[in-house]
Amino acid sequence: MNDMLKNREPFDIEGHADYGTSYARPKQEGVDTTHGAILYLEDITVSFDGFKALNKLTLDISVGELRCIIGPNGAGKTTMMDVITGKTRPTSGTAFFGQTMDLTTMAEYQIAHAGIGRKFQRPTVFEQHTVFENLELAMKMDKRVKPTLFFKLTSEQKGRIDDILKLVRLNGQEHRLAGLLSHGQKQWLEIGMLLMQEPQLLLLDEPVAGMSDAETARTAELLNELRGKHSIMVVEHDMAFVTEIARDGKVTVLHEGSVLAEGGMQQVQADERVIEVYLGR
Ligand SMILES: Nc1ncnc2c1ncn2[C@@H]1O[C@H](COP(=O)(O)OP(=O)(O)OP(=O)(O)O)[C@@H](O)[C@H]1O
Repeated sequence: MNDMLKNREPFDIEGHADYGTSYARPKQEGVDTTHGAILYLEDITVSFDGFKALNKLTLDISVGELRCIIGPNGAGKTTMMDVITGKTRPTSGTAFFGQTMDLTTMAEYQIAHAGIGRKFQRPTVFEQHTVFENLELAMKMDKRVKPTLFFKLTSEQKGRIDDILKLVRLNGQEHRLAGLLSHGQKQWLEIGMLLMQEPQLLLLDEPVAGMSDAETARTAELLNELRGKHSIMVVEHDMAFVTEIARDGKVTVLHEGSVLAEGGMQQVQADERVIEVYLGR
């Protein structure tokens, strides 16, 4: 991917112009998941000047599922997340959040508000604020919490922050400036900020890129703790990590904008077509 495309990610910490995209403003009610799925993509095509970044992509995610998406560079993984979050409009196809929300007709902020939280590859935390303040700010961005000039946390809200601090392995670090955290810790903080807003669907783009082995292992633990409590889609290149978090769940392999294979990790790893395109044999 060229640099211009890589720069699609928002990482302007001071400006935070991309709030609506990187942080969900969820609403617990409203997502109709009566048929068990939280996300349906059907025949999604995205053409860029005739080039199909997505080509009739069909995929669905069940409520509470942790789905890993793998695929070689340029397979369409980022474009797929862009379609889900309203950043890119598909040329054709349907994308539904639950039974009733047509994502192709919703603005990015509406999708975020409806409960789809996205974490981009680079951490976008408020570096000049403490870890605790970052989580507090994330809570204030939640539309359900009425923002006032004299906003004061209730003990319940403090308790929620404490729970998230423990979950993302940052308890004891709450008074540190976020800018002083390691890369891995910043990633965890950002996941914590998303969780503060209780998204219905969490999209994580290469969460362990640039992490140390120890940080990667802890991130796998963290995602395994989130399993079942949230619906999560993880795009990742690190196969050891994917094996660790996929467990008995499904892994989807994208190639040239379509699903090439789907199934358990062992099954897709043994698939000749996957070996050919993904491992470059
Ligand atoms: N805005 C755009 N204009 C033109 N082509 C694009 C645009 N965005 C993506 N593409 C192309 O679409 C294809 C899919 O890109 P995408 O970034 O979705 O792949 P990816 O699977 O996320 O790759 P990587 O693993 O390298 O991040 C690539 O060939 C890319 O160059």
